[in-house]
Amino acid sequence: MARTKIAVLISGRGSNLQSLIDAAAEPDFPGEIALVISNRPKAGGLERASKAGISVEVVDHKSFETREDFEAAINHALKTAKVDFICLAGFMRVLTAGFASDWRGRLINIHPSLLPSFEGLHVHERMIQAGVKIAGCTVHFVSADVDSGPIIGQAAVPVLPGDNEEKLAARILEQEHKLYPACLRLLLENKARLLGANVIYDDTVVATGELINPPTN
Ligand SMILES: Nc1nc2c(c(=O)[nH]1)N[C@@H](CN(C=O)c1ccc(C(=O)N[C@@H](CCC(=O)O)C(=O)O)cc1)CN2
Ligand SMILES: NCC(=O)N[C@@H]1O[C@H](COP(=O)([O-])[O-])[C@@H](O)[C@H]1O
Repeated sequence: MARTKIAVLISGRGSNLQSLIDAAAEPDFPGEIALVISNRPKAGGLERASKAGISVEVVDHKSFETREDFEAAINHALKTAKVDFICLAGFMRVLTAGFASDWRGRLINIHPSLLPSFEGLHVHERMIQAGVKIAGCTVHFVSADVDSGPIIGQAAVPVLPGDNEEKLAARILEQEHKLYPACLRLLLENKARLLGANVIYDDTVVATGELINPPTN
């Protein structure tokens, strides 16, 4: 069966990209990473993709007058690579409602908090300042409103005494690297899917408890 062609959009070092690359290398993974796009020419994740033999494109948002023109260039690269599904992985540009609508149900993101808490940026710093005791990460569908799309999976992480934002970010990142591939696999295997504003799951998923902190293999 043909594997789903996936594009991963990045802006930085690409550790979540690397976890997706590693997952897609598993023989039974239902998708292949066909393209990595970065809006920043010096993103470290571009090197990770190249080392894995994955096509890369830089679509620098600063080269475009409008978000729509920027996204048209992204869509051109996606169409050329015959991409069916998009994973945002540290991609730091807000996408327009039009793009989110065009890719509805095929566009997901990972965020380093338990949404809907701590939407937006500077998340780790804000969680430390707020004194939260449980943090975590969320994989969600991307909608027009940032960090507000239907939630696919989450993983909880303790905030420990003496934590600073770097220590907390590292602990959450460990779970991100497990959660993102697990959620992507559920979607590509059609064990989880978007239905209206909700994510519904196969009975097998509910039975095995994959919904909460999906398998950490
Ligand atoms: N329409 C949507 N776009 C994006 C979503 C989303 O859910 N809906 N998720 C974000 C990822 N993200 C947080 O998880 C996020 C990334 C960037 C920003 C932001 O304010 N970006 C600024 C520029 C910042 C920079 O270049 O350093 C901007 O775009 O003007 C907010 C949230 C990805 N997009
Ligand atoms: N609002 C989006 C956001 O904050 N995303 C976060 O950026 C980091 C990217 O790291 P990576 O480049 O090593 O994957 C990750 O922690 C991801 O959750």
